[in-house]
Amino acid sequence: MNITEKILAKHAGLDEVSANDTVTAKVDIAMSHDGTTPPTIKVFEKLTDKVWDPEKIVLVFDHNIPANTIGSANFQQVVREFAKKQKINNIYKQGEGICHQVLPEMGHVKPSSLIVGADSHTCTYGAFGAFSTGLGATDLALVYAKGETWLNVPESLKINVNGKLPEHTFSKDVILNIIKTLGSYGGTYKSLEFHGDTIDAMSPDARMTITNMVIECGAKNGIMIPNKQTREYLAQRNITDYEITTPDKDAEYEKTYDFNVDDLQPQVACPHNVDNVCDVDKIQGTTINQAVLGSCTNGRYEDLAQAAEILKGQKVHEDVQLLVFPASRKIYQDAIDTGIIQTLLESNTIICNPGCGPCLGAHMGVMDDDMKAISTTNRNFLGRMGSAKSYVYLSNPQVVAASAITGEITNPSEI
Ligand SMILES: CC(C)[C@H](C(=O)O)[C@@H](O)C(=O)O
Ligand code: SF4
Repeated sequence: MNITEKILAKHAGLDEVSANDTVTAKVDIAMSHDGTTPPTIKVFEKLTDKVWDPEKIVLVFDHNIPANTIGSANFQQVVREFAKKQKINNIYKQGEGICHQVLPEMGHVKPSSLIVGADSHTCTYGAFGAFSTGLGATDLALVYAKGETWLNVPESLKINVNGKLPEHTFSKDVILNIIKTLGSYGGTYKSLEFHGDTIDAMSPDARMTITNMVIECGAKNGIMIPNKQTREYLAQRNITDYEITTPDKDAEYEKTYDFNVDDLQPQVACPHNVDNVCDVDKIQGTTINQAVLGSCTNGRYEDLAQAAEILKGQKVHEDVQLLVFPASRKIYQDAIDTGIIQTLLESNTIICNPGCGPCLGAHMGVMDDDMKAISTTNRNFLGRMGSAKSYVYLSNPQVVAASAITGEITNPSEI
């Protein structure tokens, strides 16, 4: 069995499973946020009046925090009342950050565990060797009631990534290049199992950027064997009691892909699809008027540090607004402590509170017709950040920082 098959077999109480089997699996952690908890509650209340285990449910306010409409304020009230009634103590409702950052940061993510969440980027926790995937609110309601869910065991693709990333090129470029190769639908309902020395050398921050985006080629989950840095991250959160799942020598994969990153250039996903990817030099010179640094993809400490390296002593172009929203309060605090926030402020950056911010076009940076953004987020779909006549280009934190300075898409090596 490969890693995903082993974890699913264990949670289904079976000795062995193979791709395309349907199993009922026990869930270790279930998550929903301010946008998806209210519809989950609606279905849940038709089923039962008591959650299966309040300690295993995590609720996060991140999509519209602070509330931007009366409707989202109402949603948050509904979630607060539900948490009180169900005695759910793991509720992060005061701007702690984006769910996919808060869960690992607060110690809810363990290797080899099974995590589901009513958000498509729940796949992020695969960076820690967990099987994690997004569910719709209806399926999640059943998990809240019973603590289990059904899953088809996905086919697995083995993704080997080897080589040393050149300067100004990061894990975001690795995953954009993988999505370019597989295509937006190329991973549909598959498990992406990552191996190789590039992945082994990556920090948890960098690894999370990769597993976060596997859904952008349709994958069910992405998974990595926890490396030394990841195990240290877990130990800092007192997580030491876990198993590490590795694949059998004769594990089955539908296909194997080999990537070498020695010559990889910063990548840009052009409107309006995440697989519409080219080297930054090909699109260099495109005028932008918004730059976004943040999200569950690239709003982590390392991302802010990489951007600050480029922005130090520079000013954001007068026709651009650079919006920075750290992925969590802890990251925000760390970036204050090390002077990164000061550097960003001196460059005329707008620092927003931790949360999803403009990533999905709900608030704090909604775009009008013809506006163009370069962003570290994960989706550039038509209308994603506002008007259906606006444009979103996705890239790494240094391309975003460099472009914010020049007002056009720029290779950071030119700053
Ligand atoms: C609002 C939520 C359901 C959605 C998701 O599931 O991904 C959002 O987080 C997104 O990034 O589009
Ligand atoms: S930061 Fe963006 S992609 Fe991530 S959960 Fe929030 S809205 Fe979704």
